[in-house]
Amino acid sequence: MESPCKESNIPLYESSKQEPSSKAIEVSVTKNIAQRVQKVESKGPLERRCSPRLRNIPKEKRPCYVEGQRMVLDAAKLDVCKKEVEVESTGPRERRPFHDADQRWGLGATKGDVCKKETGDHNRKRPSELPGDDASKRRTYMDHSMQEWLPNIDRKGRENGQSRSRLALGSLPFKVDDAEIELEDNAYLKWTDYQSFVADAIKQKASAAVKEAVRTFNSHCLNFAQVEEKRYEKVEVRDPQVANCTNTATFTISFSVSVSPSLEADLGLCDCYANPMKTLQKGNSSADAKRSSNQSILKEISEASILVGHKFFSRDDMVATGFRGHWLNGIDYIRKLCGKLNKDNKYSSPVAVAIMLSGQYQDSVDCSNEVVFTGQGRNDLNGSKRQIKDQVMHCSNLDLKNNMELSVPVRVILEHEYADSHSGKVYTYCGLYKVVRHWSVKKASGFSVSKYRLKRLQGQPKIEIDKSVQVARNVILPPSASGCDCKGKCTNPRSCSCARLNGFDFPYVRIDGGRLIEPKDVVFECGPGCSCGPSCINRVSQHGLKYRLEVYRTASKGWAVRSWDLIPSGAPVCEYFGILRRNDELDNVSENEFIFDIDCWHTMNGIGGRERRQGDGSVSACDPVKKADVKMDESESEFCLDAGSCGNVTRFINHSCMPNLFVQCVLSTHHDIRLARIVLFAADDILPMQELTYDYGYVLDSVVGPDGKVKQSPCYCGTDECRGRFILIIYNDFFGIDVLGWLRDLKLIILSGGTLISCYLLVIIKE
Ligand SMILES: C[S@@+](CC[C@H](N)C(=O)[O-])C[C@H]1O[C@@H](n2cnc3c(N)ncnc32)[C@H](O)[C@@H]1O
Repeated sequence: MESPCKESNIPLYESSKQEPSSKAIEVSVTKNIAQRVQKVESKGPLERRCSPRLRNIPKEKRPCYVEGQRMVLDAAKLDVCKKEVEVESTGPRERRPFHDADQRWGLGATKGDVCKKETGDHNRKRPSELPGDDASKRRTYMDHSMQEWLPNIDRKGRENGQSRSRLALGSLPFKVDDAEIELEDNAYLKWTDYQSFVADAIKQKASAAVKEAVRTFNSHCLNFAQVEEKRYEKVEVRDPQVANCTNTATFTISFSVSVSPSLEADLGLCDCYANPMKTLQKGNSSADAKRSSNQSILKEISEASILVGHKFFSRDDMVATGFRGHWLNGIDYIRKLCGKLNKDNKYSSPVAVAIMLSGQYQDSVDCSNEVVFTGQGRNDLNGSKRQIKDQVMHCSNLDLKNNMELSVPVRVILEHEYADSHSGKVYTYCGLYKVVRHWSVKKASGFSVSKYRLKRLQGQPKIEIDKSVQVARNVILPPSASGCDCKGKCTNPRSCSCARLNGFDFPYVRIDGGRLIEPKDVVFECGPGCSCGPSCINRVSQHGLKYRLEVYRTASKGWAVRSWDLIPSGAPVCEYFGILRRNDELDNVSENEFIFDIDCWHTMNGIGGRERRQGDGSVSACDPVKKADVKMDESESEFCLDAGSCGNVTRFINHSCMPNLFVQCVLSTHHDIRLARIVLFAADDILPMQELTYDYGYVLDSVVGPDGKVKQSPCYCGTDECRGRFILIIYNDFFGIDVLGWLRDLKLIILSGGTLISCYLLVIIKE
């Protein structure tokens, strides 16, 4: 039978009854796009993708990040430029080597450009041409280019025995055409070449603009994709043929499983639980043929027990090892070893040995202490897999009920989608569970199914499926939020209560396994309180690592992270894991670079210097977000994730002033924003092997070291937009400097005409 999932069968038009003419398709698509454009336009220009927490940092404290802000900065610079400065000169200008050629080009181009642009004075005289200028004493202007200004500072610095290692400066290219600029190692560069450097810098600026445009484009694309997906969903509802094709998204689950010797043998249970190979040897009718064909494989692993947490990469593997008796059934049973004893003291009623949670029936989706399982049978295995008759209490369903009556535990295996496995799935052995309750329920289809609640036996190794935020003892997690009551997966944003919280829309589109359309203050995902299943689009960030991430060593920043796969913009990359702690617990901790403040509440409410962000649908829909007993003027976040002693790959991701990831707060299990999950999403399409970075986004002057002084860390992100330091940038100090007072710490972030230099200069000027 031809698969209904062929792309050609997925109509791009509204009506599913008749094949529309190509004209009709065109009109419909055009109309939709036109509407969407209107919608996008009415929102105003799309901002560059960046974390809301960053966008909320006031402009003057977040310099050079977007164009508008640069203007603010430039205006402030102008003030400095206009000030007349007296500089004492003690001798003829010398050729001085630059410490770093790039750095110097940056100085010259930017400072010069800024001053010229702002003052409009392009014919300013050079110091050498100023009246009264001589070798020993002359006047100069702060609004001269940096080449003219900094050498004087340099000289002062040397006279005062200051280290100038970062501020070694070149000669002054006053005679523009024939001047040479001395580089390190006695190399010289012509002034004309210098100008070409400036031109390069301008090109770099242009490339940044292109990047910006691509980001905006991507954002628009995702908006369009959302429209198309909605149209597709509409068609799906009407057309059962197409209904089978919907769940094409593949999610990767990454497991961090703690495997330790199985406790099963100690549990005093039937042989079949202690060693699956024994199950195999004793035999179970339906699987015998399959097993005998796998004898050779089985021999090799003959005495091996399957440990809790073991992963199989196909159903066949489980049958081959005798761990399961049948590759298709959801329930495995056994007659010979266990079960009800009849009057001849022989086992008559079988019991279940293993069950598989596949998510097909909205079963539980993780190896938690309590799981819900749906019985098997009476569904359309050749087609939609939908229920076509009532399930009945016989065969395997009865066996599992027997387990409850006889207090015999059952193995639980969890099936997840996993792109890298040849079967596209991975099967994790969660351990032994006892059946505690059984009931029957009518499904939306009108047919009833058997349900079982199972509890995990104590004393078995813990299994963590990349949900490894550990909680400090003094932190109490809020109760689970009641979720939506959509069946299977959420499709209608009007009826789904979780979509409502996101501004009456789903924040994700389905393409590439789920991509976030745009950053939001907070994303409300479906969680354990929802009745939708794992394939729901509104659970995108809950599927663990999907891309192959590598931790590698860099020259200047220590460890860093990159991906081996292309990551499309808007895709979830990783979640920040660590120990969830109270912030005040860490007050006395001096050196821990791996703490992530959960400051979503502050971002949303403009607390602690952050500006309240406008125009985010999620904010207005945040009524259920509670922050009980917390004063609004509180400037510190209450909780943080401490990855100092325990964390995942995210702890190795470095800061960049022009990052390719952004931070997104996500709420799924509860609605307490103070304890939101921190998920990093791709801001751009990220090529394989590119370093992954996000903006640490510290509010300026907010990080104080153990010595009580404001912490300063030079940034080596090396991007065009580098702000010099990733912890803080004290622009106010710079602008407020009393230059004529001549005794100051002058802190400069040096900008080039496109290349921002990854360092900051501390210049001490003494009268
Ligand atoms: C969360 S850790 C990141 C992983 C770190 N590179 C490592 O080797 O463990 C943060 C620390 O990395 C370094 N770092 C991160 N981004 C940096 C940047 N742009 N420039 C310089 N150092 C950076 C700083 O030492 C910072 O305190």
